[in-house]
Order: sequence, then C-alpha cells, then structure tokens
Amino acid sequence: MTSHWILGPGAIGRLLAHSLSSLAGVTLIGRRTLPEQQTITPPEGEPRIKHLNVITTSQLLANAPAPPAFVHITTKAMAAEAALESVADVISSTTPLVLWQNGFLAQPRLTELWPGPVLCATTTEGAYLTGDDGVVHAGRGHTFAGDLNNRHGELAQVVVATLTQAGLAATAVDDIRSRLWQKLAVNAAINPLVALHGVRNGELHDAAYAGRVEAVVEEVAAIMLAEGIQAPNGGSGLDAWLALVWDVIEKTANNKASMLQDVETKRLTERGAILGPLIESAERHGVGCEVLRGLDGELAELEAGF
Ligand SMILES: NC(=O)C1=CN([C@@H]2O[C@H](COP(=O)(O)OP(=O)(O)OC[C@H]3O[C@@H](n4cnc5c(N)ncnc54)[C@H](OP(=O)(O)O)[C@@H]3O)[C@@H](O)[C@H]2O)C=CC1
Ligand SMILES: CC(C)(CO)C(=O)C(=O)O
Repeated sequence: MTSHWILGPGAIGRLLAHSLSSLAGVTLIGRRTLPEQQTITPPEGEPRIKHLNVITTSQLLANAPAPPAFVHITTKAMAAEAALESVADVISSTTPLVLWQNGFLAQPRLTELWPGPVLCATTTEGAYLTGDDGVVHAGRGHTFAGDLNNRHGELAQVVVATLTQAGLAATAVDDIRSRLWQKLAVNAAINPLVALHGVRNGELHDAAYAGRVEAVVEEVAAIMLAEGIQAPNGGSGLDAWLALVWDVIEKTANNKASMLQDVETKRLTERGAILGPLIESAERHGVGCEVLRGLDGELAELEAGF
C-alpha cells in the first residue's frame, strides 16, 4: 500500500486523510494530540466515523514509521515551511511533496528549497472543522495539480489518479502557476473585504462594498497582465477578471470565507500569501496597488489585536 503522510490535521488535511485511508496507508501528523476516532460528514450523507492514524510530530520523530511515498502539506500557507522542517530529518530529501495551500507564498519557496519534486494542488473542495474530532466536507469541487517548473508531469498524474480513486475529482495540469494566481485574484477580491466587514460573500453585491470589490479587481487585473497571467475563461482584460470574481461571489454567496473564519477565531489570516505576492509583484512591475496595500494594512492592524 502506498504510504501518504499528511502534515497539518486541519480541514483539508482531515478531508484528505478520510478520503485516502481506504486505498493507501495514511499518517496524519499534527502539533498536538488529536483523537484517532475521526468523523467526516460528507456533502450528501450521514456522518461517518473512521479510525485514522493520527500522531504528533514529536511521536513521529521518536518513532518514525516507514518512509512515505508522498508528503502532503495541508497547513495554512505561512506554516508550511516550518511544518516541513519539523519532519525533514525523518524523510528522504527526494520524497515528493504535495502543497495544498492557497496563495503563492509556500509554493515558490518550497519549490526552491526542497531537493525532491514539489507538486502544487489548487482545490475548490470545501471543508471545515467541527472540533478536534470532526470535519465537514461542505462542498465537492475539483483539484488541479502540477509543478511550477513542469518537470514532474508523470508524478502529478499518479497523484491525481489516487485522488480521483479516493473520490476527490482531480486533473493534472501544466499551467499550475497560472491557476494558483487566478485563485489568488479571486481570494484577494473577496477574502480581505468580507473579513474586515464581517459579511458573507454574497453581501459584496451590496452598494457599500461593490465599488471596493471593483477597485481591488482593477489593481489585480493590471498586476496579472504585468505578471503574464492569462485572463480567465479565454477572456481578456479587466472584464474577464470582474466576470470571474462576480461569478465566484454568486456561487459562494452563503459562504463564510476562510479569512473571515480566521478573523472570527482570532487566528492569523493568509493575507501574506494572498495580498503579499500581489503587492510584491505590483512593486516589481511599477503597477499601482494602493487599494491592496490599504487592505493589507487594515488586516495587519486587526491581527495585531489578536
Ligand atoms: N478549508 C478549505 O475548504 C480550503 C482550504 N484551502 C487551503 O488549504 C490550506 C489549509 O486550510 P485548512 O485546512 O482550512 O486550514 P486549517 O486551519 O483547518 O488547518 C491547518 C492545520 O495545520 C496545522 N498546523 C499548523 N502548523 C503545523 C505544523 N508546524 N505541523 C503540523 N501541523 C501544523 C494546524 O494545527 P493547529 O490546530 O495545531 O494549529 C491545523 O490543524 C490553506 O492554505 C487554505 O487556504 C484551499 C481550499 C479550500
Ligand atoms: C473563494 C472563497 C473566497 C470562497 O469562500 C475562498 O476560497 C475562501 O473562502 O478562501
């Protein structure tokens, strides 16, 4: 049985662990002890309890199981590097990593740092935690996987075949960088505003916020052009980016976005992984980013109070 280690036993980590556990050896690794009896509530069914092999990093270091074929990193973006460091001594440096983070922070850093293959996954699966022993698979989505330098296409095929067999629809792609930046554009337009104003995604249609959404997208579209990222859905320019963002807002109208959930529970947001690369790119290309900088500053101020 192929062995998968999943580093970060949060919403995505547990969803992955539950899904893979019937067809692969799964070890779910966290910083603190969690129950081995774990419940998953699927989108269309009753909760199911499973016994998962959940261990802490200290237990792993004290008594490492057989080396894994894959290490999935499912922490938030800013924790990915530290999480990898915490297990780096007990895995071979040629072990393939699969990064599940939003944004574009962990992916380029770990691709540069890690000697082995680094695949990036971008997913529209939706999941949230219900305490230490439960995860709700809130909505089925699709996962795209590939590596930033297009050197590991065959490995991406292996990973997506495993995910698909596990019930998580997935496709291997050769344009993962563009896909990560497109997701980043959507996250930048929605997440900071809903987090700062404590509203559900659909409320961004209200007159109080719609102009601010458009102001963010205007800056983002100019940055994407400068960064050479293809406009979405075969379109071009600002209109294509606006159409994408409003479409996601429409489809996720009832969602409490991840950044709002972080703010409500006083956890650091992924602003550094979402707004950070956009602001850095704007500065590099001499493109305006006052609106993005303003949102980043407001979020930083909010986080300082946590
Ligand atoms: N949830 C979703 O629906 C989606 C999430 N994503 C992306 O996936 C990533 C993960 O998100 P999500 O699962 O929601 O986040 P969660 O906050 O639910 O999970 C993160 C997990 O990482 C753990 N962790 C933090 N540091 C370490 C470490 N050093 N070693 C081991 N574990 C660690 C945390 O543990 P602790 O409890 O100790 O803090 C927590 O269990 C994010 O980048 C997110 O943007 C993408 C699409 C959808
Ligand atoms: C697309 C969006 C904004 C949906 O809620 C999301 O990915 C998130 O919550 O982080």
